[in-house]
Amino acid sequence: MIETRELTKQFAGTVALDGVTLNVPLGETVVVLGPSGCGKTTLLRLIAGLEAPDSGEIRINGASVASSGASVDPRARQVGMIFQDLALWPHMRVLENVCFGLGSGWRKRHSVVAPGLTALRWVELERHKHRYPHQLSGGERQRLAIARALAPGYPYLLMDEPFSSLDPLLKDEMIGLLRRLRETLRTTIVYVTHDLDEALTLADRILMMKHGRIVGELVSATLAGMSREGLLEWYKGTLRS
Ligand SMILES: Nc1ncnc2c1ncn2[C@@H]1O[C@H](COP(=O)(O)OP(=O)(O)OP(=O)(O)O)[C@@H](O)[C@H]1O
Repeated sequence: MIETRELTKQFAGTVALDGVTLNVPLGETVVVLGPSGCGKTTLLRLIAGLEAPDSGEIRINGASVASSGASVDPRARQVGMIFQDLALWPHMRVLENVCFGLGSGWRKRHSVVAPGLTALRWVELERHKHRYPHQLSGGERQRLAIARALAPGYPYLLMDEPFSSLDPLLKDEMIGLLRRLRETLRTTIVYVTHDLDEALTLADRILMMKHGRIVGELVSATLAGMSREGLLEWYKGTLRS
């Protein structure tokens, strides 16, 4: 479970988070919506350990990973991340990209290469394992980023508009892949997007952020059967209130 309690974060006087309390139970996919600048990316970066909160606490699997003055290293948080720019290593081949975070001396160690190959198989990229990222299509690079995030077998995945630059067909394919992997691996996901269709397709629960706060929530019972138009109306109404 991911829990945050009253998280706050400012950047040079700009309030990015203003008391965010959030619980994401194991296996749940929470989609975070909200206008540009409302703090969505900051929330993910704090959970991942890429930024420290000014105040508040983050607990992962029941253990405190960030609180006043104390912070657990990102690699120890058991959290995979996929951001919009993917952040693949251009000088590393596909298999190296996937294995890099799994341990040192990866070339020799079966214990590192095996999970890397498994992750590439999940996203159907094993046959391209010796290519460099620039030798892959856009969709293949997205799949590589997913494989890299999943390879360590972490139970948590943070995704920040991961498919926003893809054409509709590829996006559809990627969302289908993510849903299948989520079923197989029981991954807990926090997913940031501006795309309402994506939100409806993926979310067990939707949260709405505004000015650094969570201001609205749609639970699964309400989401079941909700149309895009219905979600848009809720989005507009929540923003106005
Ligand atoms: N490193 C930083 N330095 C200064 N200000 C920052 C920094 N990171 C974020 N901010 C500010 O904090 C606020 C929240 O930014 P954040 O990126 O979390 O928003 P967002 O909801 O993810 O936006 P978008 O939907 O456009 O990606 C914004 O006002 C942004 O300008």
